[in-house]
Amino acid sequence: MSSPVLELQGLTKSYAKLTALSNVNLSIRQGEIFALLGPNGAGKTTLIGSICGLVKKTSGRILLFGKDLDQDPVGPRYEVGLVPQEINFDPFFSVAESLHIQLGFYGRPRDEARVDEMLTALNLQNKKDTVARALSGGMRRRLLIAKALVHRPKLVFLDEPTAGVDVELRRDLWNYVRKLASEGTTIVLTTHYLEEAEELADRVGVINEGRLLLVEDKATVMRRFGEKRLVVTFEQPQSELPEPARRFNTTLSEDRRTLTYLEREGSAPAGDLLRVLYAQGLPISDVETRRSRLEDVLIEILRGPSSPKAA
Ligand SMILES: Nc1ncnc2c1ncn2[C@@H]1O[C@H](COP(=O)(O)OP(=O)(O)OP(=O)(O)O)[C@@H](O)[C@H]1O
Repeated sequence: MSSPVLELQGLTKSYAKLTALSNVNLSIRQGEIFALLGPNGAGKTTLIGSICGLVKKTSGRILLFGKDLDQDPVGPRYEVGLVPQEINFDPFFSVAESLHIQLGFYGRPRDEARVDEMLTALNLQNKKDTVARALSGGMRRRLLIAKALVHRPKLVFLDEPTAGVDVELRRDLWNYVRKLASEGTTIVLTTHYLEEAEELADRVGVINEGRLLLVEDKATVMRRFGEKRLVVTFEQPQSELPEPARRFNTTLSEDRRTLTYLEREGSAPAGDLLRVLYAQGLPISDVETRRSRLEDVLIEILRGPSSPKAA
């Protein structure tokens, strides 16, 4: 297996009155899309800032492409792109010029073809010569994303990349992120739109109060913490469930017409219960199922003292 693109060992950041990051250990693989999730103030931006050189860590090690940033703080960071939360560019340059300047920052020559490619990818072609200050909020965000990617970074941090953007850009960006990852670029994403993480992420990390609570494949998290809820409505109230149905851990509503079953990891599939009910000839008028979203799962992880420790 190739060495990780990014490795954090005991990363800690303390401010006078608060520890923003506490002993964070994390390994990011090449080509994955990793979503870092957590409530406001959890430490996500601090974590990204420490890696990108915007925040000075208190202790711990950061290895970027196998190189310790304490030994070489500059070289490895040339291969990193950051889409920050806040819009921060020179308002007087045109869109295209901003991208050329960005290339220069990273020691790359002017590259019309690459700039055009980025403008097309982010749907900014017709704003090429517009000065940044004359762009709308959503277009500024597109420019911010183009700037972070124009130098072909191997590792990209997207800190709330779609905050305040329209649905169309969100979809465009998701597609673009998927394409980058399939070409081998590694993506670390923070987002409050859990739908975004659910769509994109291969793995998720959950951080709260500076501590990494969990790091796991998204599919595993959903399986372990997620649940399927089956709600069956009967035509008439049921005085008692038939014996085979009682083997399932169900709840019958007060009016005895609605039966709810939670299918979790290790419990019988909801379909088994349905088969039993049908076989018993119970008069069913409605069946509804609902699967947990990442949002439900995150709430449960943040709530539970029984949350598993970080990987
Ligand atoms: N310069 C600073 N001085 C003191 N405390 C700070 C400083 N910068 C950040 N913090 C604190 O560190 C904690 C982590 O902040 P951080 O911005 O990393 O959170 P976040 O997870 O990115 O939150 P959000 O989702 O709101 O962006 C917060 O409690 C914040 O108030």
